[in-house]
Amino acid sequence: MQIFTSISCSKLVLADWRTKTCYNVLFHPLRAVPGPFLAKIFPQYMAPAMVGGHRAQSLLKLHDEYGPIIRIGPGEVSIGDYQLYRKIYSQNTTTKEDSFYKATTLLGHENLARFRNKAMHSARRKMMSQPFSQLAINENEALIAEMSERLVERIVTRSAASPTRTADIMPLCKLFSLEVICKAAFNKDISAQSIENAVTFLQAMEDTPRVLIMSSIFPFLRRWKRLGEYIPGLVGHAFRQSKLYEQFMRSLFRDFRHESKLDSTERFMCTPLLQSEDAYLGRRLSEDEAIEEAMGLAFAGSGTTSSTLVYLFYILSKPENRYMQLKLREELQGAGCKLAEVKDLPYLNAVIKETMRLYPTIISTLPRVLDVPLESDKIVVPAGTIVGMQNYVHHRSSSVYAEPNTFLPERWIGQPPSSDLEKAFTPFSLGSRNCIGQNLARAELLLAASLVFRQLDLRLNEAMTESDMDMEDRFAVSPKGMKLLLDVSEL
Ligand code: HEM
Repeated sequence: MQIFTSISCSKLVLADWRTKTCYNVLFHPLRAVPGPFLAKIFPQYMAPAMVGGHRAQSLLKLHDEYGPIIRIGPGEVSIGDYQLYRKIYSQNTTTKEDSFYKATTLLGHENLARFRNKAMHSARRKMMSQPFSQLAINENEALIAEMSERLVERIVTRSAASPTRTADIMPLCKLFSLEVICKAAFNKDISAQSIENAVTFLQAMEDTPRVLIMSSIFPFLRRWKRLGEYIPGLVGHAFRQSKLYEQFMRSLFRDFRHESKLDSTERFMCTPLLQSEDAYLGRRLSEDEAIEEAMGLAFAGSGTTSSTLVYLFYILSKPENRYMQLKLREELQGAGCKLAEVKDLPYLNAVIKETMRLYPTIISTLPRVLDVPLESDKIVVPAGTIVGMQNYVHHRSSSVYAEPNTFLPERWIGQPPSSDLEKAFTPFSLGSRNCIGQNLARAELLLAASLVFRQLDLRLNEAMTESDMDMEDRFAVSPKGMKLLLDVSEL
């Protein structure tokens, strides 16, 4: 009897699957959108590429094969045409896709990057925006300059300890951006106690996303987080690291609250989290809500800038790009060291832009749900569809960038903002959900890169291979080899 029931159930499931498949292939509103056949049937079509860390690269290949608008799941479409970027990332056209951004919350509260409710997002963004303004970043110039000097000193010290004067620059870049964000957000020198303290913090922060991924696969872990800490092995380790990260952030926040009473300036990112009223909520944030925001800022603000710096140092240290490093140094030697003196240097800006074009730190899809239909040529993508674009794809479009896979800073020189090159360049995204930290990020890149190349000559160590620097798509980019060995000479 039991066997017959199981057989009947299996038959029903199969029949249901067949009906769904038939609908998805023949009758679904996206049936006319080109794409691989299996993507019409399986929602997990892109999952193997995602797990393998090459989702963006796979999407580029699919766009090359099927065109600018492609179906990559029964209800999901990928867009590769930069001209649609502004429309897709406008608040009038789309809303953030829930299941993806849910993973960015650590304490179960909303944060700036996660909000789906547009009025709530707009109120929080307004409340938080002052310390991200160019004016506030200018006031924080000294702290970014100080951390840049530390970066140079550390590169020198590390390389001096090696017989070949070789240093792994990657952990030093990570430390640099962590120190900047901790100082700019909490007015705290995270390395003052000891470098080990900062490294422990960094490691805890880097391990935390694993918990977010596991909690999105097994949602019960989100509710019983403490349970995860007792699981043995790597899984439990990730949970313990996430707890440590939370403890670090709570202690940074409480110290800041204690000390901010003595400081009435509004240049630290945590000041509005403590003092301002969220107009949507009609009140200040609770401690946990504020810490949720602060944790999001530390995440968003550290790995992003450091991976951009890593790729910038890498690409200019390659033997074939030697002339670029020399050209940049020559430009820097003719200029002062202040932010105002380097911010408009043409070659420095061209190098930074070309690094962000070829190695965009947010390499992956920013998923949205269409609130209204999207019309383009002969294709209408209906409301409710998940759509997304990825910098990796349109930044490598051969119709916009000649020799798209080659690092050519010169391509940016003299380009007006209205040029296709500039319009297709979206490392910080566009619209009301663009990067709130871009002024800080630019200041970090300008000051750190200019100081390093003014004082140090960098050459790629011969132990480094091309594949060490292959970009893994983990939403943010991550070099596969997890190291950048450079031979360093002081100038
Ligand atoms: C090179 C460095 C950086 C790049 C390329 C970058 C890129 C981006 C991109 C593409 C987004 C949109 C994400 C989405 O729609 O899901 C974003 C959002 C965001 N970024 Fe950055 N970012 C950088 C540095 C920073 C820094 C230094 C901070 C500062 C703390 C920061 C804080 C944020 C926040 C809070 C959001 C969410 C904004 C919102 O939804 O209103 N980022 N960033």
